[in-house]
Amino acid sequence: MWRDLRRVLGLWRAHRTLLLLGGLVACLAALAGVALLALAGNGVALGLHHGIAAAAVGSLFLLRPLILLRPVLRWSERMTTHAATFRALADTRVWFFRRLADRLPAGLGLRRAGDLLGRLVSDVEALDGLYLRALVPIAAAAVSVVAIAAILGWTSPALMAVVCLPLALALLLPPILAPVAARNAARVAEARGTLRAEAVEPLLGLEDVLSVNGEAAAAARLAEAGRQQARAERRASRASALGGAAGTVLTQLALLGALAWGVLAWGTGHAGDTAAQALLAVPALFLALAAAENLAAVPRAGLALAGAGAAARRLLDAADAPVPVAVPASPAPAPKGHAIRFEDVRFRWSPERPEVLDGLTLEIPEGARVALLGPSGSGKSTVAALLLRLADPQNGRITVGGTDLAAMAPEAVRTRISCLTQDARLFDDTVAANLRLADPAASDAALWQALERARVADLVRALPDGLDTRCGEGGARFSGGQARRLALARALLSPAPVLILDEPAAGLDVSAERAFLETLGEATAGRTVLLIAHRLLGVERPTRVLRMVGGRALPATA
Ligand SMILES: Nc1ncnc2c1ncn2[C@@H]1O[C@H](COP(=O)(O)OP(=O)(O)OP(=O)(O)O)[C@@H](O)[C@H]1O
Repeated sequence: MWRDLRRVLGLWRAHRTLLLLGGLVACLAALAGVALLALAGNGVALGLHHGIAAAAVGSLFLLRPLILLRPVLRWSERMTTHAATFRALADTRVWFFRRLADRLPAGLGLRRAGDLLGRLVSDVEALDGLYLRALVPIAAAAVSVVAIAAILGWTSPALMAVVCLPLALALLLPPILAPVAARNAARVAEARGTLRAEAVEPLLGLEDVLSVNGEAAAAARLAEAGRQQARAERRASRASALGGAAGTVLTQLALLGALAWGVLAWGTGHAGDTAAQALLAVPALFLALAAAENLAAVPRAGLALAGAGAAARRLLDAADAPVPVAVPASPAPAPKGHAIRFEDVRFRWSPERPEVLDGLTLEIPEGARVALLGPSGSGKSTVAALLLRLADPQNGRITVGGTDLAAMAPEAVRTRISCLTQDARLFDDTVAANLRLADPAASDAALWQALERARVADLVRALPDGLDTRCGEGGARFSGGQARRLALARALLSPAPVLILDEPAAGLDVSAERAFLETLGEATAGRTVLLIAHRLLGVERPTRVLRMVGGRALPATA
C-alpha cells in the first residue's frame, strides 16, 4: 500500500508547491486554534488568580486578532488544498487514460468496460483521500500536538506527559488502523467496480438484453452486486466507527488527564503555591480541547489512507499491464513509399490462444486495391490489427515502404495506414467534432469536402444545426447506412495513403450495401486499399483478390 501511495505522490510532483502550500496553511490554521485556546485558557487562569483586569490586559487582548485570523486561515486552507487536489486528480485521470490507451489498443480483452470506468472515475476520486483526508489532517494534528507539548512542557513536564501521551497515541491510529482498513477498502473498491460493470454492461447492450427478455436476470445480477457492495461498505464503516471511537476516547483521556492533574495539584500542593499550580490545569484543559478539534479527523485519516491505497492498487494494476506493442526508443525515419509486405508472419493473440496467422506472406503494392476474403474467424481482422500496430507478430515482419512496422512508433504507423470498420463508432458529439477526430485542424471546407466524397453532405446540410448537430450516443441520430457514411467521411479526412476497409458495409441491406461500396470505390480512388470482406458484390473493382486459408492468404482462384 505504501509503495503504491508513494507512486501516486510521484505522479503529483508537478503540483508539489501548491500541495505543500495547502499543508502549510492547514498547519497554520491548526496552530492558530491552539494559540487561541491557549490564550483563552491563560486568560481564564489569570482572571481566576489575579482578577479580570489582569486577564483582559494579558491574554484576552491578544485573542481578537486570532479570532479574525483563524477563519481566514481555514478558508485559505480549503481553497488551497482543494485546488491542489483537483489539479492533481485531473492529471492522474489523464495519465491513467493514456496508460489505458497504450495498453488496450486491441480492445478491452478480459477487462470489463464498467470496471475500467469505475477505476478511471471513482478510484481516481478516492485518491483525494490521500491528501485531503489523510496527509493534511495528520500533518495539522501532529503540528498541533507538538505545539501543545511545547507549551505544556514549558510550564510543567508532568502536565505535558499527562495530556500529550494520549494525543500521541491518537496520532498513531492511522498507521495502526490502515492495514485492516486497507483490506476493507479493497473489498469496497472491488464491489463498486463489479456493481458499475453490472449496471453499465446491460445498458450498453440493452437491445440484446431486451430481445431475449434478459432484463430480469440482469436486474438480479445488479441487485446481487448491490448487496455485495452494501456488505463491504458495512464492514468498512464498522471499522471506521471503531477508529472514530478510539480517537474520541484518547482525546478525552487528555482532557481528563488535565482535569485530574489540576485536582491532584489542588489537593497535594503546599500553601501559596497550590492555587497557582492547580490553575495551570486550566490552559491545559483548553489545549486538550484544541487537540480534540484538530485530532477529530485523524482516525478517519487511517481509513482515507487505506481507501486511497486500495484505489491506487486498482489503478496501478490496470495501468501497469504490459504494453502489447513495444515502442522503439529511436524510431526509424519515415518511409518514403507505402507499399506493404507481410513476410512469413506468424501470430497468435496470446500464448494460450491458437495461432491465427501461420506464415502469412502478402504484398500490397502502392495504389493497389486488394480484397481479402475468408470465412469468419479466418484472421482477416487480425491482419488489419497487425497493420495498424495494435499488436506485433511473434515471427516474421511487416513492412511499409520497406520499413519494419516494429521500428516505427504506433502513431507514425497510423498516419500512413488508417482503417474503417463495420463497428466505426460515432460519438455523442457534433458531426464536426466526430470528423475532426481524424484531423483536429481540418477547416469546415475540408469537412464538407469529405462529406461530399462520402455522399452524405446533403444529409448534414439538411440537419437543423448542420455540422454542429449532435450525433447522439453511438450515432443514434442516424440510420446504419448514414452513420457508416459519416464514419467514411472521417476516415477520408485522415491523410493516410493506405486505407483498410474491414467489412465496411456489413449489416446494411443489399441496396444500401451496394450503394455504399460504390461510394467507397470512388471516394478512396488514389489510395492503397485493403478491403476485408466475406464476399464480393461485383462493384468493388479490386486489382487482386486473396482468400484467407489456414492462416495464409492465397489467390482467390487457388
Ligand atoms: N483483440 C483480440 N483479442 C484476442 N483475440 C482476438 C482479437 N481479435 C481477434 N481475435 C481472435 O482471432 C481469431 C481470428 O479473428 P478475426 O477477427 O481476425 O477473424 P475474421 O476473419 O476477421 O472474422 P470475422 O469475419 O468474423 O470478423 C479469432 O479466434 C478471434 O477470437
